[in-house]
Amino acid sequence: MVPSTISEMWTTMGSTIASFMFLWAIVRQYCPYEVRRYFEKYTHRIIGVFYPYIKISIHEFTGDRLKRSEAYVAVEAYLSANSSKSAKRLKAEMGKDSTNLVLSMDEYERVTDEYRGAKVWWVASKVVSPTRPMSYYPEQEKRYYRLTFHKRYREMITGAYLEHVVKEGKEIRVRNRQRKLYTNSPGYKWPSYKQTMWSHIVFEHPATFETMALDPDRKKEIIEDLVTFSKSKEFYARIGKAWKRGYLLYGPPGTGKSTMIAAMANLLNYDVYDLELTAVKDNTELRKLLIETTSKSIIVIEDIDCSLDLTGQRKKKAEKPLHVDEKEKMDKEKKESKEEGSSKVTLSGLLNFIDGLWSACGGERLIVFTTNYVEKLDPALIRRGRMDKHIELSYCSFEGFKVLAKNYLNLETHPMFDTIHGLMKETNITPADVAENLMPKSPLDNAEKCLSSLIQALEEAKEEAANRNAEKEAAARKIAEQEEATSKQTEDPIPAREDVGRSQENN
Ligand SMILES: Nc1ncnc2c1ncn2[C@@H]1O[C@H](COP(=O)(O)OP(=O)(O)OP(=O)(O)O)[C@@H](O)[C@H]1O
Ligand SMILES: [Mg+2]
Repeated sequence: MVPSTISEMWTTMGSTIASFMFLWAIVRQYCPYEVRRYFEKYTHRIIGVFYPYIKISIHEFTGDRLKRSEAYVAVEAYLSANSSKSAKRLKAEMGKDSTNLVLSMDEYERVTDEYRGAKVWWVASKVVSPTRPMSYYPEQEKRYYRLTFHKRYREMITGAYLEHVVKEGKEIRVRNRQRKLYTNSPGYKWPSYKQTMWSHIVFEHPATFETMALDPDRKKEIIEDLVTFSKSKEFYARIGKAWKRGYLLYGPPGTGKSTMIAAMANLLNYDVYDLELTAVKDNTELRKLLIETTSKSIIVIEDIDCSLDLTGQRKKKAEKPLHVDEKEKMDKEKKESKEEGSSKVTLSGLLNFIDGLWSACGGERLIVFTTNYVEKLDPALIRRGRMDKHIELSYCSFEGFKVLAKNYLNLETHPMFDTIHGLMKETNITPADVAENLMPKSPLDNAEKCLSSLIQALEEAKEEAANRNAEKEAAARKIAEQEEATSKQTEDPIPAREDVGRSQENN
């Protein structure tokens, strides 16, 4: 029967759909699984003949579940930039520098995009898998984007369009990137789908190489090294080396090691992963943490000498024969540390973290260690190739002081600089101490007051150093005298027999 009017046509279509839905409901309710699968399969095929659209899903987590899919992240960025004009339901997040809100399409929202005359539709969606009975983990959400387009554009969309989306998405991400400071949170629940092993805040440290008190030549050398690294993707690929570089920053407290890490991150626009090694349970957890880091990042382990017993001394200690009570004491300590849930990360685990096979995933990463006592570290940990560049940060030089005077007081020169120059030659002061003295403490403090305060600090430091030296010399003299006395005694313990006889004769 051919429908004669439009209303009749609608009625026929409506009743066909209703019958189909009714049939589907019966199949779902009463038919066994095999029949249902059969029904679904053929329904899809029949629909496929008449339905001219193709769908592509891009899931947030792919098979390995360890990392967010790069394609998903790129599409997310592309759509957030392109959908905000056409989507009706949007979600807002704080953008770069916390100054503006970035809009992106909300879940289940559909937006249209056009590419070389072809229309495509994007939908943001998610499936929630129900929790299994007695399951420890909460229900899992699997988010995905679905792209729909007419099959006549198949080649263009699957090729050029998707390439364009991923490329533009990546560029947008770099442009809008709000850099983050991550830290590993102890007590996470692995392997939950949603929880990551790192928690983060926005990275907003203002330090730059310009504001750092360092000799200009060294500064230039470090900057060039970093910039060359960041542009050497092809070079590293060509020489067959993972695209990463290790930096060891060492020097006394307050000489700018942490400040330099912030300056590095700001120079290269990288994220910072501040790894608290003592909170890492074991080597496996350390590897998982590594996998979760993104490229364009700096992985930092501060005060590596204090982090764990990585100095290689434990082995030596164990090699010595132990007394029974010493052994008991060690066993007790071991037991206690286990109870406290302390870290079981080993030196070899850390070496693997730095340059094992897993360390190559991701690429474009710096690994930075800081320490106050470089001599305490195991040489294997800091050998070239692992820690490629060793940077000593030491006491403030006059050049360094001039940078700080410019930063803090906006002074390039001043008559008092000569006195400061003279004192700096005679004594050591850390950049942190210089910075503290140059900092105005009240609105009335002017440059002269701050410079006088620095001169006073330098004079005090000089006096303290002189006292310390005098004490050291006195102690050394005392030890020398004692040694001389004991060596005399050992040389001449009992008077010789002839001497005794001679003295008796004299008597
Ligand atoms: N080279 C420097 N240039 C500019 N400021 C510096 C420099 N060194 C230290 N400072 C100032 O001193 C403060 C402390 O420096 P920082 O935390 O970087 O020292 P550190 O070497 O990491 O010390 P620690 O070994 O105790 O961790 C910083 O906030 C910074 O203001
Ligand atoms: Mg520090």
